[in-house]
Amino acid sequence: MASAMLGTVAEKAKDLTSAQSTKAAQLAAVTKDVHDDKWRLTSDFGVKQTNTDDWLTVSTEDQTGPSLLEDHFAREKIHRFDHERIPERVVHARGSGAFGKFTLFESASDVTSAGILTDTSRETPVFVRFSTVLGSRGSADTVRDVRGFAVKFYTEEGNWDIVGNNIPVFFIQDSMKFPDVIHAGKPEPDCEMPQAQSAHNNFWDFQYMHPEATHMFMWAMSDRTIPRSFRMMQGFGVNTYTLVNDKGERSFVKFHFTPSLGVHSFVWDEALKIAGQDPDFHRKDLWQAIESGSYPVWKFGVQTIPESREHDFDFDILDATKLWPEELVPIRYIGQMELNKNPDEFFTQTEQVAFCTSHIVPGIGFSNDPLLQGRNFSYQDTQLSRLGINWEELPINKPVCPVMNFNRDGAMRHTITKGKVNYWPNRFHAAPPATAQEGGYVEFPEKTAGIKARLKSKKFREHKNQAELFYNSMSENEKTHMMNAFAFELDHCEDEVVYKRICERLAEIDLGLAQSVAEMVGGEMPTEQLRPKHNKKAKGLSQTEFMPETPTIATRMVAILIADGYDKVAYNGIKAALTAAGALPFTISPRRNKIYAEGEEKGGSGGVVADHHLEGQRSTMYDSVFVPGGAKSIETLRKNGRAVHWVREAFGHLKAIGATGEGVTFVKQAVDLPGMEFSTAGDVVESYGVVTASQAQPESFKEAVQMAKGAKDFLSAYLFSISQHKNYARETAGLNAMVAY
Ligand code: HEM
Repeated sequence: MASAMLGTVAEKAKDLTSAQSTKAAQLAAVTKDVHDDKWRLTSDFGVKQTNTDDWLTVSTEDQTGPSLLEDHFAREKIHRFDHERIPERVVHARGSGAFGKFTLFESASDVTSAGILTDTSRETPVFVRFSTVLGSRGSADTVRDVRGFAVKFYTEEGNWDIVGNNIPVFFIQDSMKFPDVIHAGKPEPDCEMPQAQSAHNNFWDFQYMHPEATHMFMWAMSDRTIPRSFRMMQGFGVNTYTLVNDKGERSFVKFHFTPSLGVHSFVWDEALKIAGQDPDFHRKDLWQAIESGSYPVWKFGVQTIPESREHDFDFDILDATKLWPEELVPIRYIGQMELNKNPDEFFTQTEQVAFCTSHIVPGIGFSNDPLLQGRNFSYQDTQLSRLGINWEELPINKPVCPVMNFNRDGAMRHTITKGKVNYWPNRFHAAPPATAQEGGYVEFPEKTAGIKARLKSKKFREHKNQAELFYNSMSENEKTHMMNAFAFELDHCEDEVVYKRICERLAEIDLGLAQSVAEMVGGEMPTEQLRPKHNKKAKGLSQTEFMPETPTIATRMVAILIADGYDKVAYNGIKAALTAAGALPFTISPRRNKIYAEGEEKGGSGGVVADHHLEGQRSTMYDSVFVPGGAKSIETLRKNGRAVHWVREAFGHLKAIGATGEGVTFVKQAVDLPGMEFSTAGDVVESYGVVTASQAQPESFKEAVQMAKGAKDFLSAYLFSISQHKNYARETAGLNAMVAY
């Protein structure tokens, strides 16, 4: 076991590039492997221990006497355990991290002098942490919430952190409101309920009382807040930063990460169920993808606006509740990020990693975005209570470039700095500041004037235009999901004032939406559009625009339902085809034991061992379900309500379903709805993402996989359906609403 694990570590190391190795070597210097045979248990002060099970007592064979305080080994063990916990993050407490690399394929030297954004020969190691916002460390992954997308770039000029989210805008314009928005979203103060949910009175009360949140709460009620995977989310820096080039010219900038696997979400029922069935779903998904070598990749892009055009827009470009529509400011993709190594230890890496928006490198600067300015204070500050003053010496946070200064001492200082002086200027000229030519950071000489006041520019006072822009840009299915999300959330608000007011606010955005929500949650029905609509749309807001460039089923999990007597040809054929296309097939049967194919003798040498039994896992854990034929297998499955439910639930969750041979009759029986069509003879029928072939032959599974829309052969049609992630036409036709799941 141990040597197998060490093998994996060695294999993983192979994938690291030389740039990543710099950080890896730094970490290796402080890493010990518990599986090394040389180890014997020792105390913290290094003395080998003979017993770590029994506290020293004054006892005889017949009488157990008192425990002795003198047992330092026992006291040390308990004492260390008592102090294992550190405060969890005040927000974004639940998260998962991974190592990777950033590469640049186009220099952005026209806008910045930053090495990481201009030197295309470089590879920069990164550590990324994805998170939910509201829940505590032990809460579920698939709750409805914004996801954090924090990237630490270990650049040659120091650490650069983009502490972003999977949504490009935020609830507030001014960081001073952050404690309020978070208090309102976190469990209510008297009862500490609900956990990791925005579906409660206080959250929605604040959303109404604070109109600048309108745009963000529209995003929060969209599919963005129930992502299928961290690997299938966009990342946004959200705040407006600046870039400065060699000529000293400044641009405003927003940062984007776009996943190569497309942007995909669960449907709400699925997310709700997984929160109970597998609270670690996203963590596991990321971990397993990296372990299996399917490294997630994001394109990295920038939107830039030259300083001279700062005031050319009808919104303030420093306002974090606004995005920069791509029609006005196109995204320029210049690099990519790949995650290719899981952490070795959760606590010392994923838990102790600490991001700061204030971590920038030469060529990158801040803007006067008032949310960013406050964040720049908050992150540094919060690390002190979470990790202590020397947190930047922790291996995961340590830059790969040299660090030298006269910041000294403090709890848990590790570095030993030799020398006679600890101040500057000093008579030895020891450790002088760097010049600009030596790479020293030089602040941009921004000209600024104004009056001291608690004030922002007047464009900050408009809050609804982009909320409507976002809603208008959704597909009809996405609009339906938003309506349902509001209806769910407001149903959990018992205070009538709260849900009535939100329906009123929605009537400022879209009367139809407001009315549909009001009809579901009760209260007065809004009768007029409370703000004139502009009816504009923008590109890049609907998730439907982010399908992978070529259809792919890589890393998709497919359940194959079989019982004794299954059709071996179809089973082996589909398994091979899925594996060849990079998907992960799993065999699900009534028992996790050997299952025998048609013609195989029970207890004989044949048979396959199922990965899970029907009660151990649910359809929610898979992207698709396939049912091969085999008369006896189907007869068994047909009598099993759970097996029928697997198909109905996958259908309800808009997943691709495939069936061949007798499997077709089983699927037909489960979801025989008006308008659904199934194969009856030698034909392949695709109907709302359900692909059936009654008379599948061995060659049905041998054809080259094209994954094409309207394909006539079984494999191409079925694999294409999986690649589409969800069949929204099924929802439009109202079919999923007709099955019980
Ligand atoms: C643009 C809006 C914001 C975004 C995109 C954002 C994003 C994030 C992310 C991704 C994390 C988790 C970092 C990690 O994985 O360790 C985080 C944590 C945190 N954020 Fe924000 N945040 C925003 C606004 C704010 C504001 C306005 C404040 C305070 C004024 C704030 C304070 C914090 C704090 C204190 C933490 C915990 C940090 C830690 O303990 O390591 N955030 N934020």
